[in-house]
Amino acid sequence: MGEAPVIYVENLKDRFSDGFNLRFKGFETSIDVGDKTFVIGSNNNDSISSIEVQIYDKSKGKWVIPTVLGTEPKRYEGHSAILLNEDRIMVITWGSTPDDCIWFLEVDTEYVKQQKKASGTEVVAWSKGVRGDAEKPVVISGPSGVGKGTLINMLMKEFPTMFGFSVSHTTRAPRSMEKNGVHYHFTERSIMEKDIKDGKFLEFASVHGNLYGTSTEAVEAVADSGKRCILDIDVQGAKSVRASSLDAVFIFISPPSVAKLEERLHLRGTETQEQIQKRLRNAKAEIEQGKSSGIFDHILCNDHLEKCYDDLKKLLGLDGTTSTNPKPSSKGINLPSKHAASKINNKILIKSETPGSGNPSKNSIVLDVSLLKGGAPSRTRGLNVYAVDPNPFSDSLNGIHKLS
Ligand SMILES: Nc1nc2c(ncn2[C@@H]2O[C@H](COP(=O)(O)OP(=O)(O)O)[C@@H](O)[C@H]2O)c(=O)[nH]1
Ligand SMILES: Nc1ncnc2c1ncn2[C@@H]1O[C@H](COP(=O)(O)OP(=O)(O)O)[C@@H](O)[C@H]1O
Repeated sequence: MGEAPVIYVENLKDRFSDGFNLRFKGFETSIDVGDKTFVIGSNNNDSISSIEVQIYDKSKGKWVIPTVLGTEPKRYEGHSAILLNEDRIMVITWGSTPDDCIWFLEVDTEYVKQQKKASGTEVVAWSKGVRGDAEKPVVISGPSGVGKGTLINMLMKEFPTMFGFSVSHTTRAPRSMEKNGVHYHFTERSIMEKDIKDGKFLEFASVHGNLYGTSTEAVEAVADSGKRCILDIDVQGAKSVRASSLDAVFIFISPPSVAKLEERLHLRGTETQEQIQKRLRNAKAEIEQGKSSGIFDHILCNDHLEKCYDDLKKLLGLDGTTSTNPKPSSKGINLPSKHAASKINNKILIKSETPGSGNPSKNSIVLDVSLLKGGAPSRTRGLNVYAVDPNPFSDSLNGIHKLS
C-alpha cells in the first residue's frame, strides 16, 4: 500500500559527523539509495544559484563528488526530492516556470550504469521531466550524396507544421549556401569535445574526418514544440541512437549503385575530387552496414526521387488519412511556489506550503509517474498530472481529476 513520505530537509552536517565539509550554502535534501546517500544541494545564496550533487558511500565511509551529466535545473528557490524505482530521484523545484519544474537525477539507470562503466567514476545524470508523449523521431541515414537532404527538404516543405529538423553540430566548414544554426551548428572541435564529455550529446561520430553530433537539446526542442523530429545522421550515429533511450523510427536510404552516387556527388559540386573519393570509400562500408546490421526498420532505394519520396511518406503514415496538424506542445505544470511532496505508490502528491493561496488546483497536485519513458541523456516523458479535489478527505488520492 502507501509509502511514507520520502522528503528530507535536515541538518546534514549533524547526520554525517565525519568532518566532511558540505559545499552547499543554501538548501539540501538527501536520499538513500542502497548503501549510498545522495545529497542534492542548491547554492541559492549566490547571485547565480546552482545545483550540486555529493554522494556519501556508507560502505566506504567516504564522500564522492560525481561526474554530473546532462543539462541541470536552472536557478530556483529550493526543491523537494523523492526516490523512484531505486534508480532515479525526482527533483521538484520551487518557484520555477511551469515547463521547468520537474527534473530527474538518474543515479542507477541503464544509461548511468553504462557511463559509470565507461568512465570508471561515480556518475549521475539529469533529465528534464515533460508531460505526455512525443511522436517517435525519424532517423534518416545513408551514404553521402544518396539524397537524404533532398528528401528531408521535400518533407519539411510539404508538411512544415508537422516536422522539425534536428540541427546537428559539426566541425566541418560550412558550404556556401549553409547557414549556422539552420543547416548545422558549426563549431570548434575543442568546444564540441567538452560538450560531449559533459553529456550534452545524444550521439556523435567522426565522419569523413570531421566530428558530427546530435545534441539532446536539438532533438528535444523539436519534440517540445509539438513537431516530429527528423535526424539526418550517419550509420554510426544511428547505431548509437538505437542503443540510447530515444525511441525512433530508423530509415536507411540506399543508392541504386555506387556509380550513380558518384555522379550525384559530382553534380552537387560541393566537395573537391579528393573529398568525393573519401565519401565514396566510406559509402561502400555504410551501404553494407545499413543493409545488414539490423539497425534500420526500413530501407528505401532512392533511384527515382518522386517514387522514393512517395515510399517515404507511406511508411511515415502520410498517405492522406493522417492529420497533418502538429500535436499541441506539452504543457507545463503549475505548481505552488513552495510545497511539500510525498509518494504513494506511483503517485506523487504535491501540497502547497503557502496557506490560503486560493486556487485549489494549485494547492494540491498529483503527478502520476507510472508511465515514464525515456530519460537521460534526453527528456523523461509520460508524466501525467491531476488536480486533487479541494475536499480535505481527498488526500487519499481518491478525488483526483486529470488536468488537461
Ligand atoms: N552521427 C552523426 N552523423 C551526422 C550528423 N549530422 C550529419 N551527419 C552525417 O554526416 C555525413 C556528412 O554530412 P554532410 O557533411 O552534411 O555531407 P552530405 O551528407 O554529403 O550532405 C552524413 O552521412 C550525415 O548524415 C550527426 O549529428 N551525427
Ligand atoms: N533520385 C535522385 N536522382 C538524381 N539525383 C538526385 C536524386 N536524389 C537526390 N539527387 C541529387 O543528388 C545530390 C545529392 O543529394 P543530397 O540530398 O545532397 O544528398 P545527401 O544529403 O544524402 O548527401 C543533389 O544534387 C540532389 O539534387
